[in-house]
Amino acid sequence: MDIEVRDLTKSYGGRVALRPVSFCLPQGGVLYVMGASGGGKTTLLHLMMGLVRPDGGTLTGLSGRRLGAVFQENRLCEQLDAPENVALVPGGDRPRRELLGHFARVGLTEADCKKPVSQLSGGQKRRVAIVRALLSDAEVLFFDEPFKGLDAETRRRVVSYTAQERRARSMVIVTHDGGDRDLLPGAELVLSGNVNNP
Ligand SMILES: Nc1ncnc2c1ncn2[C@@H]1O[C@H](COP(=O)(O)OP(=O)(O)OP(=O)(O)O)[C@@H](O)[C@H]1O
Repeated sequence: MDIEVRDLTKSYGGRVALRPVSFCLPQGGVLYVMGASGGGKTTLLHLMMGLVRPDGGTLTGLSGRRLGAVFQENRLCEQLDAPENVALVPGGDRPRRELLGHFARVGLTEADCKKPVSQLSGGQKRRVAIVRALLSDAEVLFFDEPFKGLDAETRRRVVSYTAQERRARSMVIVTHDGGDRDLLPGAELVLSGNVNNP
């Protein structure tokens, strides 16, 4: 199903977080959301996910659909290990051996997978969040600066893993500098800066 956004807008306490924005994301398409810091990229993602209520505008094609996300702050269960984090989401409850195979593809060893996530590095946690989103049964995926902070070689592996495991699902990717656009062919939406904080 296509996703259509018309004149979606959001302010916090009279300060504009997202200027009116409109676009159509065709079924199976990829949209890169770009723009300066504070331009409303994360706000747009949260509005599309139904986590924040818009002040105006309409959203169609998302209601009742299964959504998956890589949040800026990962939102992992820190006391659980990587496979246990994946097993918690619908679609992720697979044999541990299979999950270890997925983690190996993004450079996480069996030893890494035995540790509680709280003991992993920032880049390792990021990869757990990415694998969890991709193995979920979500129909639409929202990734907020997913590859930030990964070294070049790891990034290449994770990008290739993402391209393989997306399985033609619609995807919205926030990218600060447009640097992730080599991931998959997709449309671009550039949000202009905050009107109150130019
Ligand atoms: N919950 C909130 N309460 C008040 N203001 C908010 C809230 N969330 C976002 N804002 C403000 O809305 C504006 C847009 O924020 P948002 O996080 O969407 O920008 P962004 O483009 O994702 O920025 P960055 O690239 O720095 O992550 C900012 O001025 C921010 O301070």
